[in-house]
Amino acid sequence: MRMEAIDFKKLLREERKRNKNSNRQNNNIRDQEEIKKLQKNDTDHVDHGKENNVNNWNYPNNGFLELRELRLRSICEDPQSISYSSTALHNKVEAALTNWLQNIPSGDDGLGNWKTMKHGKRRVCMFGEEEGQSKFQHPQRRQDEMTVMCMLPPPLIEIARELVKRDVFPSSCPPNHVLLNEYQPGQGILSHTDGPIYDHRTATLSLGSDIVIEFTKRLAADEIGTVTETTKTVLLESGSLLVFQGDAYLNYCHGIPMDVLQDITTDECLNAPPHQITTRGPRYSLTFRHKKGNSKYSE
Ligand SMILES: O=C(O)CCC(=O)C(=O)O
Ligand SMILES: [Fe+2]
Repeated sequence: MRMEAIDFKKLLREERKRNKNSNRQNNNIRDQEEIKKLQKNDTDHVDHGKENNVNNWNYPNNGFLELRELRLRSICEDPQSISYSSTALHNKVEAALTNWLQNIPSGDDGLGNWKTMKHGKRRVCMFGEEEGQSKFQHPQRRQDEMTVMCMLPPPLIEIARELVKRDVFPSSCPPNHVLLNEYQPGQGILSHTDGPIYDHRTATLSLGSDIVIEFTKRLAADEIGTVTETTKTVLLESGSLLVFQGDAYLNYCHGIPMDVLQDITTDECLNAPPHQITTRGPRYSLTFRHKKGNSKYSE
């Protein structure tokens, strides 16, 4: 029988090749594990960032924020109780607030994070939603995470206090809920009422671009089709405060037209002459309300 000669060199080469492949495979596995670890750390990092971003209010005076002298003036007889101040925010407060708003992280529930609305595409973020608490009472949720979601964060609590100090809200019903809206040019909000879950008073600060808001009288069922809706408009300037309550809150809808890149004031405008043209840019609104049943400042 003829024995085949063993090619040791070939065996050695194959052995080396196998080792190399196996090393490569092990390295690949290690790489994957490392990446996973990094991703986990990254996610942790982002999560911490979420909390830090919202609480990150680098404002002098220990964060204390002051509104300007309000000079809120009533701008309408019918509906009564729409008041407006064009200069509620100091420029430096407006800049610091804009920076704070821009650093709020995106999220999917809008509770302490920016959620994109399906229809209007604008982004919204809420603070002071106590329903959110049940979600954060989950044992795995940390106390500080609950805190971020359930209390008003630093700049908003300062504004809420200022609004009470300036008699915009009574101290018995201070603002304990804030809805933030972020609009890109062309985005708006459908005509709506703010509803019965809040006290009948709304205070909205505007930042960024000017925009026109419309107030339209709500019609009774038998008036629909027979009575023309009355619309009044208000030019919301950057740094302004709009307050409406009572009749304007209960009996009028308010909204900002969508798909509009330029607002032109008309005779119906309560605080600016007609034919004033404003080109829309990015805008933020901060709407303060007292949600019935919420604790005072949610403190
Ligand atoms: O952006 C605005 O000025 C209005 C916001 C508003 O009506 C709301 O959030 O309910
Ligand atoms: Fe509203």
